[in-house]
Amino acid sequence: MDAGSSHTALYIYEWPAEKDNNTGRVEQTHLCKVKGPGISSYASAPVKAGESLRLCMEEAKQWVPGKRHHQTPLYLGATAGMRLLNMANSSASDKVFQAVEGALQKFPFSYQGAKIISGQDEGAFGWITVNYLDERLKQGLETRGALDLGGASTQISFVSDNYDGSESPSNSVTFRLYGNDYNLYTHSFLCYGKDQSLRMMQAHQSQAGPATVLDPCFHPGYTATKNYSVLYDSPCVSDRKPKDAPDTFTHIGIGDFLQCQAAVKSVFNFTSCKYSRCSFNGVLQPLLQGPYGAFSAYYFVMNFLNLTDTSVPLEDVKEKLKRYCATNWDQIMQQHPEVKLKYLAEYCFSGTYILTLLTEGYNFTSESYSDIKFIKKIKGSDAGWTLGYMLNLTNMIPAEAPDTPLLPHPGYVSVVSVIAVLLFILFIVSLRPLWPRCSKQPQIV
Ligand SMILES: O=c1[nH]cnc2c1ncn2[C@@H]1O[C@H](COP(=O)(O)OP(=O)(O)O)[C@@H](O)[C@H]1O
Repeated sequence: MDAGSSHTALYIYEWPAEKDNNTGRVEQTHLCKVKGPGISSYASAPVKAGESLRLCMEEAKQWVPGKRHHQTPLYLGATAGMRLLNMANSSASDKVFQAVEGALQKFPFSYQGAKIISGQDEGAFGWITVNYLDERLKQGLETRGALDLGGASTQISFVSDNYDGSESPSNSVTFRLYGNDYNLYTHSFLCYGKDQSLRMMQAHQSQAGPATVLDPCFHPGYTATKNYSVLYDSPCVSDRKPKDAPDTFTHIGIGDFLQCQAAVKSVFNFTSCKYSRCSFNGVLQPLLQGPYGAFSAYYFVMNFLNLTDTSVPLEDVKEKLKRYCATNWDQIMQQHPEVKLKYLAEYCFSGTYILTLLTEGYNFTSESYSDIKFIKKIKGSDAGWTLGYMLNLTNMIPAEAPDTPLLPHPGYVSVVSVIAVLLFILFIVSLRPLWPRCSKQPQIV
């Protein structure tokens, strides 16, 4: 179960894995999203959060055959949303865990405990998931980097010939999987998920505490009254709360992509780097290498904006986004009556943030942008850290390559058949002296 900042989701993987005989892969059989704002809302709305969690677990009971309930392990992994709650108010986060554990233990599964996973693990497990589902690990092929964008944090993980872990060892994770050694570079940027980065940008725009904030990342015609205390209620921005601000401010959209890009850039710090090269905030990043899969909010946002095709030149992508941001808010609402208003209002910001993070933050260029593939699922399973986490906890990926027969089974069958035919011919030939003589002699002309 993934308990991030904005969503809590229950993933069910087949266990004990009756794996596909051909691929040996573990499949995700079901995903249940807990309705509402995720388990961190246990702190503010325990009854509502408890009820939606219970409904999701009831669904899990239906999916897992009854005779397997007791042997099915259940893990709860929490990510950046809970990391932030823990930083802001550790007793609130302890209470959330107690309440969730109490609720989960009422179910017949084998509950294995709850944990806030580290940003490094979140990045590494996302990378394992992508490469496991692609079967790149088993076959020892070139791996694919993983780009994950959540609500509260974002992760970048890849293998690079330029990185052996000696420079900034805290970014290194090593694995031995299927007989191959991997030295993975990974970094998780807390506060750089799309919700927290929006707060950081708005905090930058409103640091003087004005009553009106003109925002280039929201559509022209958009207007809303917002609360300063809500905006600054996160460790990502709390130290910047303006002293003499009124309670509320009027948030007004002006829909200007170029200004929005400049405002988004203000959340990154490019001033110092003590390593050979950095992404931002003084964090080492080796040279980008190989193909990348970008998932979670990368996909939600780029898919909505119809911008998942990375063979389209980056300049054209920006031009499209520029036009989208400049579109009037009334028109946007009319065109998308089915989309949640909060998401709809933020797509201009989110798209601009994604392009800025990729190009200015991680240094993707017009050429290497096409190495990125925006993905939601791989072969039916969600791209994300949960599958990698489960595979790790249940020791499902062997360190060594399994002992493979010299020939796969069908190969044996054909070799055995050929030998049998040869033996049979040899046997017939050895009986030659006993063959009846031919009555008709060949005629020599
Ligand atoms: O359909 C969508 N459109 C736009 N954003 C979405 C959609 N579904 C989820 N999100 C947002 O994407 C981000 C990542 O979602 P995820 O479910 O991975 O949350 P988490 O990493 O915060 O737990 C969150 O900010 C969430 O609000």
